[in-house]
Amino acid sequence: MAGKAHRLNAEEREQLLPNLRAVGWNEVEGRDAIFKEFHFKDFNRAFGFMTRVALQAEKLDHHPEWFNVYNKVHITLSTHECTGLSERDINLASFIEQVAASLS
Ligand SMILES: C[C@H](O)[C@H](O)[C@H]1CNC2=NC(N)=NC(=O)C2=N1
Repeated sequence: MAGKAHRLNAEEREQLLPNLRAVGWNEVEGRDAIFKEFHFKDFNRAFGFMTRVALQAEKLDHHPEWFNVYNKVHITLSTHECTGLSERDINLASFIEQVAASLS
C-alpha cells in the first residue's frame, strides 16, 4: 500500500462517512472503526461474498476483521497503522458494498 495511512480528520469524516452511513455502516462505540452486518440468502452467498472481499483485501494489503455464521457476515474496518479510521477503510468499505450489491 502506497504512503502512510493517516487518521481521518473531522472534515474528511464529514465528507466520507455519510455515504457509508446511508448504506448501514456505523461507527463503533469506544473504538475508531466502522461496522456493518450483512445478511445473505444462504451460506454459499455469504462465503462467496467473503471470498471476493478477501481477494481484494489481500491485493490492497488491508484486511477486514470479520465474523461469519451461516448467512451472516459482520465486518469491522480500522487501520492498525494509525490506530483508527483511514481512507483505506473507506475504500475497502466501498468495495465491499459493490460486492454485496452484485450478490443480492
Ligand atoms: C504488515 C501489514 O502490511 C499490515 O499489518 C496491514 C495488513 N492488513 C491490515 N488490515 C487492516 N484492516 N488494517 C491495517 O492497518 C492493516 N495493515
